Amino acid sequence: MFYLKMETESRTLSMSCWDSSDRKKLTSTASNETRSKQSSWYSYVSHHVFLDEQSFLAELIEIYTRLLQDMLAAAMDSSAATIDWTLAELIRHPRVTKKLQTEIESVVGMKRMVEESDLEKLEYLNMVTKESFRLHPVAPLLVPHAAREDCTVNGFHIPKDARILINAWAIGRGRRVWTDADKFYPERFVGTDIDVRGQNFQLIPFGSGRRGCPGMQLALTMVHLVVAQLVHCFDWDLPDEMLPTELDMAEDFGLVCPRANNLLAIPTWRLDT
Ligand code: HEM
Repeated sequence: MFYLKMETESRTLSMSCWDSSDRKKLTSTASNETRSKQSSWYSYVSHHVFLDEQSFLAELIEIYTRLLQDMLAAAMDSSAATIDWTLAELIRHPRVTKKLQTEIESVVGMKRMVEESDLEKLEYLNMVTKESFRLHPVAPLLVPHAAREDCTVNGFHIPKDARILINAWAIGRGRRVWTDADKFYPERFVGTDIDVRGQNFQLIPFGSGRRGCPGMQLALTMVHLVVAQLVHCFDWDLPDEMLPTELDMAEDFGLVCPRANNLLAIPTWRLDT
């Protein structure tokens, strides 16, 4: 077993490999003068025999690139698709948009844009995004998991190594759990403490438990802030006199579930400044 240590200082990035038993440094990609301000440890089980330092370093760089690619892919497409779906639902439901604009105006006014510090005061915004996550979880089957040992859940036997897909999309629309399940109705959350953070299994757009989404807090902040700013700064109209009810809501169903077709809408500035 090796450990990878990644260190950053301003724009210098270094990776080093340490032996797991005595944490002895085996090799490093950056010069010794790099003093680390931040560092993190990643365990890495290696089955490779590294013949020379160069091939070892090539392997390290590939792993690091894959880690960064995974983080970027997991972060950007999911948040963008959620914002896209939320805006589409708001355009389809002018009553909800008006109510949300009124809430934001009462907290922020019309002379400045919404800031991160305003978000905790925007309760209806929170309900709107929950409702959007319920109907449009961008990872409809979460990420495939596997059972490490035989177990029984709710009377169902799950054998060791079984591949498990959790259908968050179907759970969010389950008729036994949700009244008028297909309707976009944020008020359903009034007086409930149902949240998207993995504690309430009827709403799990970020998964739950140890392998739940580690970027959830960042994602929630981004989604709330961007949706609030889009709705506060602009009124949104559909092109060609299309009615809100005619807006196409087809899904591109796959491992992620974005809109099948681009959302086309016309913004009109509405702030005083
Ligand atoms: C609206 C935005 C997002 C949604 C809906 C979302 C949803 C999810 C879901 C459902 C999973 C799988 C959880 C499971 O299978 O139990 C996941 C995993 C993951 N997410 Fe997110 N995510 C979002 C944003 C982000 C952001 C902003 C980041 C990083 C900054 C991120 C990083 C990750 C990573 C690294 C994993 C894999 C975790 C693991 O395998 O242990 N996600 N996400």
